Amino acid sequence: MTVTEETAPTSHYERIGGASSVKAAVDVFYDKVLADPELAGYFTDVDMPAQRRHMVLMLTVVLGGPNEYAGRGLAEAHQPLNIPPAHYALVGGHLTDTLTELGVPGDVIADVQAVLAQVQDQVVAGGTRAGV
Ligand code: HEM
Repeated sequence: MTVTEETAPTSHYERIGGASSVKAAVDVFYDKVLADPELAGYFTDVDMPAQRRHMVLMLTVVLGGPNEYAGRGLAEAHQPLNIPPAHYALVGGHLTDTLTELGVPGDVIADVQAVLAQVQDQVVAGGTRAGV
């Protein structure tokens, strides 16, 4: 172990229980997304096991865990999908609901929400914040 690892503050990722907790959260999250009639259509032709893996790696980075994400950038993956702000808000709501249900501390959820706000322009069509 390096000095940095010994002295660094505990990350959100560690606090919520590491890889197995993030994986459990992503499973619950995509179950909610796929059960939402407004959103399910986006994922009809998507390889969901791969999608869940990518989201686990990305959420790990957001929570301050190890960065092993090697997928496409958010804009590259989402701009072709023409996602309106309302659908972005629905997805964000499902993620927040998931973390709340799993007992994730409020300050961690607040930081995740801050990241959601920061990356919205990359995901939503045309990068507009209109309607939010
Ligand atoms: C902050 C919010 C979001 C994050 C962090 C996120 C994350 C990701 C990641 C990591 C991928 C995989 C990229 C790859 O395969 O290289 C992906 C793909 C995808 N996302 Fe999102 N996403 C978000 C919001 C949304 C929203 C709002 C929708 C739809 C309403 C959506 C629909 C999709 C779809 C359909 C794919 C698969 C695209 C394809 O395979 O061509 N995502 N997302």
